[in-house]
Amino acid sequence: MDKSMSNRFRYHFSATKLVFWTCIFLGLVFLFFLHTPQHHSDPVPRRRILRSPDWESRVAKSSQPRSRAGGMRVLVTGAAGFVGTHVSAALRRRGDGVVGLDNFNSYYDPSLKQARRAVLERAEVFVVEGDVNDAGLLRKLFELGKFTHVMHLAAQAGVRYAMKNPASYVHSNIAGLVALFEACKSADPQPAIVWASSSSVYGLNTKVPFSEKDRTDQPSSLYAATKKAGEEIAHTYNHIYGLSITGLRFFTVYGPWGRPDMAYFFFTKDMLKGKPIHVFEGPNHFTVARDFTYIDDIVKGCLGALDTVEKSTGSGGVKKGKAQLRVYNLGNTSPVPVGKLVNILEKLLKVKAKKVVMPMPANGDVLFTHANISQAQRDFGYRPTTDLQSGLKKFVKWYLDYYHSDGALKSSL
Ligand SMILES: O=C(O)[C@H]1O[C@H](OP(=O)(O)OP(=O)(O)OC[C@H]2O[C@@H](n3ccc(=O)[nH]c3=O)[C@H](O)[C@@H]2O)[C@H](O)[C@@H](O)[C@H]1O
Repeated sequence: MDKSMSNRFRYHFSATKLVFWTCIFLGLVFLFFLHTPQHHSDPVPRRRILRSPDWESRVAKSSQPRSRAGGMRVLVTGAAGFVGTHVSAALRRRGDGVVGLDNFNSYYDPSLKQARRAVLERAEVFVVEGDVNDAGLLRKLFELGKFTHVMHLAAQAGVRYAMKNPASYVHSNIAGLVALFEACKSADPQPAIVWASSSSVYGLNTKVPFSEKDRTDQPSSLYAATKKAGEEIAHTYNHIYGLSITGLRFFTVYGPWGRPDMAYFFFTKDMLKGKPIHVFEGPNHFTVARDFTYIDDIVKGCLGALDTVEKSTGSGGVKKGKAQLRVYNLGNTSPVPVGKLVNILEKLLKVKAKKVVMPMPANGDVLFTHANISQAQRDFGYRPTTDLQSGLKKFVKWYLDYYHSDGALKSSL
């Protein structure tokens, strides 16, 4: 064999070898991906998000307070949610700059969230579609909005659903909270944060009424545990970065534009359809009760908390001094048995409920809640004024208008 032939042979042989090993390698990569478990249980199914080309200028505009003198610039997360919509509109009404953020997930009917968004559009609040876990988006929002305050209401709510989709609670209430605090600590200026904790943190506590000083280390649902974890995480970010953080423990908030997963809402729906409703009772026929709190009272509490925050002390991600850390109950101080809630609905809807009384399933529910609100009263004059009868009357009026006619309430709060 002459030299050139032997070279050609060697070249041909190594090229074959290269092709062979490349095929083996690609085959292994293919097999690896084939056998890697897919995360079918994505806690928040991803949707393609299309933002309008002018979204950045709309953020800048919406974040401007109406009067130049002293208005806040507030980012409201969960703005298309029940409490988020009411709080955003109230802030805008009084002249603050407000930008909303919401991922419009399908935990409950997204069309209700879109309808709330339409109400906010008319109130000149721009709501950006996006997730609090999107660090890049948060960074951009802080750059554009220069927020002085954050009202963090985005969360996975609902006590019982935590048994069906536990990962969604970790995604929103823990990872989402951390992502938000991370963005806030790096923002310049660092905003002050008010966020939604929950009455459920009292868990199996039996000392009533529930005071902020009572133990909160016995959560009875994963939902409660993630809210309690949030309170501890708040402590950490306050301690390390000087973020001013206020947690609000909401007590079973209800009212117009409410959440369809809550009992007062689906009882109304089922009663009107003539369907049975299940009313839980505790062991030995113990009456289950809730400190139902009307949305307008909660909004006043949220604004009171925002108005009394102190500034965060850090900058550039570095703490410059001790910062404010607070937690408050926002309840009604007047628990009502669930059976009484049904009686009120019967009168307002003029239908007899097909009530099925049954033992409370082991689903994370607690037997009763009752708020001591003296701290919120002392620090920002929180004083709820709506009893369950009056609040449900307003809810039923809205419900009938929204679902059973094309009335004007579809477009207003
Ligand atoms: O304060 C909170 O932190 C929480 O409040 C709310 O939770 P809850 O107080 O449990 O409200 P909700 O589900 O309306 O049940 C009301 C009552 O009806 C009873 N209930 C419920 C369902 C049913 O079929 N039958 C029944 O009797 C049930 O046993 C209960 O006694 C929020 O959903 C939650 O996100 C969180 O914010």
